[in-house]
Amino acid sequence: MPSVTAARYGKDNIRIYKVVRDTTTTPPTHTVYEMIVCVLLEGDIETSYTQADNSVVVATDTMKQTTYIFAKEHPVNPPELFGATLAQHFVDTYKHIHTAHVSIIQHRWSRMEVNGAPHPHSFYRDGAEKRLVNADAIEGKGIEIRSGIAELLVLKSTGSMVTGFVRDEYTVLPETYDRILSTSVDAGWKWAIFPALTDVQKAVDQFDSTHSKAREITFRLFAVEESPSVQNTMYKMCEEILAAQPMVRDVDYNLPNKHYFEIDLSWHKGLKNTGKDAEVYVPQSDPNGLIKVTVSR
Ligand SMILES: O=c1[nH]c(=O)c2[nH]c(=O)[nH]c2[nH]1
Repeated sequence: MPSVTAARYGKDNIRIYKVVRDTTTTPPTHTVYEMIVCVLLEGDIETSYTQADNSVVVATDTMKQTTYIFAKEHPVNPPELFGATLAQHFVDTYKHIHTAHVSIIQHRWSRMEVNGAPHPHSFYRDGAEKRLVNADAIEGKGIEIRSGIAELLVLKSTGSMVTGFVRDEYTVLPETYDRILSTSVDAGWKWAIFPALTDVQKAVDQFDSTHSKAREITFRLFAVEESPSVQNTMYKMCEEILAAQPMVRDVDYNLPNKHYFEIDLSWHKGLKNTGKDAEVYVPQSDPNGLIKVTVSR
């Protein structure tokens, strides 16, 4: 007799925009947030699959409406607090729901500088970079939060090498002492479990500052390190984030190595374009290296 061994369901791609108006300034200063929310619930819901028993189904439309109402009635920033508040609501409200997973992708609307001053209500999309949050409310355990950064595209035109790797009859890559290093940063930091929503509320000041710090560490080590490998540079980033935020237990990075190949142009009038003369390169869309790590305290 087959049985349901894992099930969760909910609403994905709930798009929300919220404006916060500070009317103490003239004109009022607006701050805007845009995010995509996913809500997935787990619990005693097997019979909805096996017996068409919808009495255990909280409609996915209800999850969406709840998300809108919570966005109206609560701050949406930091997303860690919003996600935890929403996730805890589902576990508290529906007795048969034991875990709620809320994930949030926050887009960047950065304030425009106009005539040398920050504009009160005009913004620009500052790159593809996203701020991520996964908040899981787990009955009897607490709230687990992973915060992160995704799609932060970076490149350095020198200060990176790769040497000393295994050489055998399958190896063609030369020892490389100066190369282009480019990656799309996908990084995350898991917080020590919060026993209750009140503990997330107490930590509210930590979330934005840790996000900024993780970004600053990523930029600084990427730029300043004479990188001997993606592996070593990402490990140092993890170490620094763990040192900077005692409430973080694990840090992970997932870095594609986006290759830029030299091209030999000597066939054209002996043009020198390799080694120290390389100026024109060919960006590779695929394949790419893919280097992952999780570093725990
Ligand atoms: O930083 C790197 N790590 C690798 O594991 C690797 N492998 C490779 O071909 N180039 C690189 N670069």
